[in-house]
Amino acid sequence: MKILLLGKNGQIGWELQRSLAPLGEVIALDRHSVDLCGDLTNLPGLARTVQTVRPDVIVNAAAHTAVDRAESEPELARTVNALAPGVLAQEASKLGAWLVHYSTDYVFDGSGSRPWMECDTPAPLSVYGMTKLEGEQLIAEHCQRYLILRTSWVYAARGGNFAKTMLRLAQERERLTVIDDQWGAPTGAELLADVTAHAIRQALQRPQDAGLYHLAASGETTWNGYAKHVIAQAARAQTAIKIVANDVAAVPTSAFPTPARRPHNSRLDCTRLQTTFGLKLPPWQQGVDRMLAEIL
Ligand SMILES: NC(=O)C1=CN([C@@H]2O[C@H](COP(=O)(O)OP(=O)(O)OC[C@H]3O[C@@H](n4cnc5c(N)ncnc54)[C@H](OP(=O)(O)O)[C@@H]3O)[C@@H](O)[C@H]2O)C=CC1
Ligand SMILES: Cc1cn([C@H]2C[C@H](O)[C@@H](COP(=O)(O)OP(=O)(O)O[C@H]3O[C@@H](C)C(=O)[C@@H](O)[C@H]3O)O2)c(=O)[nH]c1=O
Ligand SMILES: [Mg+2]
Repeated sequence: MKILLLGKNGQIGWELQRSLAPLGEVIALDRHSVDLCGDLTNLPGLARTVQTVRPDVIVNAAAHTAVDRAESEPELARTVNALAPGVLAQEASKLGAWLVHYSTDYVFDGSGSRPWMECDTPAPLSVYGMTKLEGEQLIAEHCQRYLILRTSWVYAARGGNFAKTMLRLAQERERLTVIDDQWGAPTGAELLADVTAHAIRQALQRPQDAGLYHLAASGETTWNGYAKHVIAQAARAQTAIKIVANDVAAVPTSAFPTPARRPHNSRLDCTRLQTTFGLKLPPWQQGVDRMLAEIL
């Protein structure tokens, strides 16, 4: 089996290089790849890559993930997050290949407090969320054999993420201010990559399992609760930081203005994925602690 992986150096892409390896030959590209185009802004180049490689499965881990910056570069965000996945879907369909893609909790408006289900209506608040939603829609329109995995608050030992930002700020400042009214679940790239490999194996045997799935670690917290957890673990590991968990002040979203609006409720109901693929998603703290043990 041949797998084409795009975005190989992102948080999830890096872990996919490991988790997909036992499934077959993995052709892993990033935007700088030379022999084959892996640049999602080059739509004809991307189509040619798929036509040349003729993969059985395409896994797209590339995206424009700079949520605030996307507000000021909506066209670039739309090309990478929506039009490129649309092209991948068209090319996958011509080959009868599978397309695996990631989406986000930011497709929802964050109203209420009930975990979002796949059948709930998205209503993004940001350019990032809007372009990710359009990507989902173009995939569903252009191919049948797809897995779209909507996840939240991704972190990894390798790459940039909120936990690492908190550790850096804790070395520089005496006090952190982190909002406590946006709820969700931090989800590890390792877990996402492992579940992806499992889901691909099953879906190849059971095409009826194609579709949209929510995939996040279990439990819930706020960005503030997440930050406190990271700081407490860092203190326990005797990392040189200037603060303790109690120095992470809780503020409402209104006290931390950002260019992009973010949902208050990012909880994802992952029942459908767990039932369909026979999986049990671990508590969010488990993967965070593992990542911290690796980097601290
Ligand atoms: N991070 C998160 O919190 C969440 C992420 N997701 C989704 O998961 C997926 C993977 O995210 P994650 O691994 O965290 O993201 P990262 O930001 O770690 O990785 C994204 C990768 O995409 C690459 N990329 C950006 N633009 C292009 C382009 N034009 N051509 C080729 N590659 C490009 C980046 O390359 P470079 O480094 O060169 O810019 C980077 O390697 C995305 O679909 C994202 O929307 C969903 C929910 C939460
Ligand atoms: C750095 C910082 C952030 N915050 C807030 C801002 C924001 O609401 C929240 C998270 O900030 P970040 O910018 O790190 O996170 P953000 O880039 O919004 O993270 C999102 O990325 C995209 C790609 C996704 O798909 C989402 O699931 C989500 O993970 O924390 C504070 O309150 N204090 C701080 O010091
Ligand atoms: Mg960010």
